[in-house]
Amino acid sequence: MSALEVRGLTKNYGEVLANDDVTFAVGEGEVFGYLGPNGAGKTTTIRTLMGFQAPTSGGGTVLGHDVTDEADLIAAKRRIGYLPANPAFDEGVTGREILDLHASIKGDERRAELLETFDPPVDRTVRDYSTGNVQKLGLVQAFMHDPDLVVMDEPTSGLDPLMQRAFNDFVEAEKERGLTVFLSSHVLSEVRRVCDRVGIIREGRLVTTERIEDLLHRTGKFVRVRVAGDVGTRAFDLDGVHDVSCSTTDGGRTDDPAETGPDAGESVDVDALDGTEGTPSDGPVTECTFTFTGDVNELIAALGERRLLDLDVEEAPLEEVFMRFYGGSDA
Ligand SMILES: Nc1ncnc2c1ncn2[C@@H]1O[C@H](COP(=O)(O)OP(=O)(O)OP(=O)(O)O)[C@@H](O)[C@H]1O
Repeated sequence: MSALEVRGLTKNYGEVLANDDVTFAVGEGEVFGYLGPNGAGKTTTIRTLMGFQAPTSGGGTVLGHDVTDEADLIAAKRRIGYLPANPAFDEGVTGREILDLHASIKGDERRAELLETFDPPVDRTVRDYSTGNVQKLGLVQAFMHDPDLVVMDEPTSGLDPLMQRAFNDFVEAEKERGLTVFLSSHVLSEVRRVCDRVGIIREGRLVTTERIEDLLHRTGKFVRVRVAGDVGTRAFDLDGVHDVSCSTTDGGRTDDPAETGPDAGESVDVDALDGTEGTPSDGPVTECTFTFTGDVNELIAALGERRLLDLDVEEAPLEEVFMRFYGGSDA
């Protein structure tokens, strides 16, 4: 049985078709990222799954319970954790009181451990909370009754980078424990570490669902290289090179950065260098960036022909894949 299922979900707000025949399923123990830009329809799906709004047609299940059947859903919710987008708590009470109330309804087996991880200032009134602290309180609340399924709408929104890392570590550990997690994001790089699979939604329609490693494989590597000499634009004329951008500096002069195809220019003139390992005397230096989806051995061979001053090779930002889905790049 899937932990969560969406079947032909359509939500028409009148002017806007926010979900258009959306269908996907999340398996037990899976961490699934629901990705899309602002206004794509993520919150609409999530709110429907949590029973806060009725679909125009279609529907779904959470932990096997029909999301359009209020009574059925109440039973399921005891075993579900939920973090809404921009959680809003009663401003006049303390974080501790909010958690106490939640505990009285659903339980709080894991409260102490979660407070240690996320550390919201529970003795302050919520009115005095920063946005990030509200989010941290929301995370404690979502997990503290030790649910089987957690649904989160942009969970890292408002968290600083350290807390985002703590969140990722936490979700990875939860995955090990077998928890099922469904989370939305519009920042793909945030979900790459924790998600097994992602579904990408655009203008209400599900574009694709795929394993994150397949997505990463297609995305390739992001390469930034500094090369001695004015290498022109043919330096990286290889299959699998996309979006090449090079600029050359020469004694303080910077040529206009060129967005180029791999088909013009000249090779590096290593004789123009002074022989110092990897460092030109005062000759030109070219910096190129590109995305590489080809054979990494060919890339290394091409790099080996140059005198490199610096090299970064990293996982290409998933934003680039995202751009491809959204027509932002033909790469
Ligand atoms: N109650 C509503 N009435 C009318 N239109 C709505 C309503 N809620 C959402 N919409 C519209 O439906 C579309 C999808 O909104 P939704 O909030 O589901 O997107 P989202 O992907 O969650 O966006 P974000 O990342 O900005 O939170 C948007 O065009 C939005 O303006």
